[in-house]
Amino acid sequence: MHLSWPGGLLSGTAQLPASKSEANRALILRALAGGGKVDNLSDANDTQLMQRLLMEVPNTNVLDAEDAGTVMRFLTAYLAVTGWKGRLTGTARAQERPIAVLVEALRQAGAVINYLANEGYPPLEFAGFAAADASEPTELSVRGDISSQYISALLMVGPYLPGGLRLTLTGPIGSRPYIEMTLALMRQFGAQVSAESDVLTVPPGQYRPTDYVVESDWSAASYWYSLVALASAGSEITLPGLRRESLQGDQAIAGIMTHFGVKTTFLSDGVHLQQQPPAPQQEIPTLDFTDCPDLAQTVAVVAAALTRPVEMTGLESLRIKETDRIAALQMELAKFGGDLRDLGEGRFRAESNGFSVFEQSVATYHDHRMAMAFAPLALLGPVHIQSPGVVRKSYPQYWKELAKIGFSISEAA
Ligand SMILES: O=C(O)C1=C[C@@H](OP(=O)(O)O)[C@@H](O)[C@H](O)C1
Ligand SMILES: C=C(OP(=O)(O)O)C(=O)O
Repeated sequence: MHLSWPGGLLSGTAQLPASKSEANRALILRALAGGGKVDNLSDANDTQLMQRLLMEVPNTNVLDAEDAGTVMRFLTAYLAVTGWKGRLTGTARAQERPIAVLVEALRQAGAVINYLANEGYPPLEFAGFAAADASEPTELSVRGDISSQYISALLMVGPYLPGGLRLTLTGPIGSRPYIEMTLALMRQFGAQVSAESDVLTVPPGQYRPTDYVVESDWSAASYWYSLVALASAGSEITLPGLRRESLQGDQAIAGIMTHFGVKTTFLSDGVHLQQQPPAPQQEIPTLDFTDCPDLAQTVAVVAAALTRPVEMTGLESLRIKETDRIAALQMELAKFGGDLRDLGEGRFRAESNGFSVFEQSVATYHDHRMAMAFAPLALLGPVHIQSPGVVRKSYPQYWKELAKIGFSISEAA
């Protein structure tokens, strides 16, 4: 896909998809509750897929979670405790994304789950659930440094485990706001979860059918922040559907983007972004992405493009997402004169020495966020985005929204 910008101020309103993280939790909780209405579901594949697979569960013994991490992990816990029998698989990449921590915990709780290919990775075979003594809570302990999705998955099925769940989180915890989001939704669906430092207790019980309205997606909003950061002074964008009181940790983008001159104003429904050229950079800030890993690509690209370097920490989980995002960023930034330099000990510096955009072709590695994070560079010069269809995972309307705001988009190679 060829993308270019005719010049001038960026201005207008852009529609965001709804959050797939909120939606996929609400869909699991609704399935367990046996009722309730989830409103504002997006047309993104991760959400549509979760909805479809949950409907198929009673009538099939083969499910394909494709490349959706939340679907693979949340469904694994759901299928285990509901005693489903069958196989859960995913794309080639999904079969490289680890799931052992979750499977091991579910086995301890009584689930019979086997690995069908490589030990520790999907595809999985589910062969029933052997309920243990329900007089005591199921005690599990999981590490929190690989994926928070394991923890969210276990918490959501907690009320349905024999005696409920007492879950101890060990070691450093990544993506913590996603765990908080899980707890908040569980409470809305009637669970009495308690948290005492890193021990989470979920009493046995049933969720109650609840109506839930999904907020727009802050991770998707981050690409509009990039666009405003890279646009000429005075540019502005309105994004309806975002709330100040958000459950999404990726709201952190509002603070991060002040480094790049984007001012956020909260409206009664949504946000207004304005470009205000920042003062010259005095020192290199360090930004920690432990809580918001999905923002890392957005920020690395903007920092390199504006030659306003940032040091980035908390990127460990990027290597096991839709692709190895560190390697992918390094390869693609290099095409423009940028880098994500490995400084050792978990520190990286997003930087450039003369960033230039002219007809480079960006590879996207089956990763929606590679496509969405690099596309805003079209404000600086024409670019090609390879396999633009990858955005269907979380933001299928992205290209249409860019066209609406004035980008020229053609399918030409
Ligand atoms: O729980 C969730 O909805 C998510 C958690 C995060 O994953 P990790 O916990 O694996 O970092 C995030 O990257 C993913 O896009 C969505
Ligand atoms: C990591 C992501 O997704 P998931 O883990 O749900 O596949 C993402 O959307 O950036």
